[in-house]
Amino acid sequence: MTALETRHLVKRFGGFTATHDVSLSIRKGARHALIGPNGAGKTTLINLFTGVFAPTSGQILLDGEDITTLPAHARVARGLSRTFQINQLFGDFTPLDSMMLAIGERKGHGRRFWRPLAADRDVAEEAVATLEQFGLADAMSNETKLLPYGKQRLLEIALAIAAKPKVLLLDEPAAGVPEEEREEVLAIVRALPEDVTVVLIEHDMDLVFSFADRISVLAAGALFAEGTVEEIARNPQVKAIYLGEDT
Ligand SMILES: Nc1ncnc2c1ncn2[C@@H]1O[C@H](COP(=O)(O)OP(=O)(O)OP(=O)(O)O)[C@@H](O)[C@H]1O
Repeated sequence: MTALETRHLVKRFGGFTATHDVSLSIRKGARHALIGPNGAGKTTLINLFTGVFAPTSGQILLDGEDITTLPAHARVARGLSRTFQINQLFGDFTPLDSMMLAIGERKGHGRRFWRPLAADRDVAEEAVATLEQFGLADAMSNETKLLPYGKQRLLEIALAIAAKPKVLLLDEPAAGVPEEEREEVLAIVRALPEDVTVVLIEHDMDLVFSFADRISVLAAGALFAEGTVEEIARNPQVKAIYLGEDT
């Protein structure tokens, strides 16, 4: 069963084709990595998945349903969440504030802004439990901007999980994380719930090879190769265009 699929997806910016006839199938529960050299079109593809960009042509299906023309928030409501390469957190909020907002949003409390969120015991309990699961219990009442960077990346992932996604798009979760915090981030990424399909966009080959069960390689906007970790690792053309270049 397919969780996320593209059919002949094309995205042009003026005369430049950033996504070139990409047909991709990501099965339910997969740990699927999307790799490729700089400028290969990974971020563009994520922006097409999430509704930031409308494709020039082609289709996107989530759980077998066509979401190609749905706005971004409707895709989140259908179960597609993402994290960002660059920190998008509210620095002045505490992790607990952010988590309660995220859970409240999922539960449809967002429209009742006049109601004190703290009054909602269910939301608070779930927020604390989720923060604990992501190793953030000790830090939950500090301002987010004061947290170590690795903890901030974990908070981003925790907030995306709070939306209870079917598919989680992880955009370089370990990017910029200092060496001493890296293992904690990787351990949490590896321990993400099994029923959530994870699509990992990553430059770090150690993380890709230790995490993914399937890899798609993009080059110049097109799908260049796809296979298991072993197949991709020994594919000479992939080595030539990508692995040899960056690692
Ligand atoms: N809004 C845009 N307008 C014009 N060109 C764009 C736009 N967004 C991306 N591109 C171009 O599309 C190509 C693919 O970019 P993209 O950011 O998707 O690559 P990437 O694989 O994510 O690269 P990186 O690994 O460096 O983040 C690049 O040549 C980029 O300049």
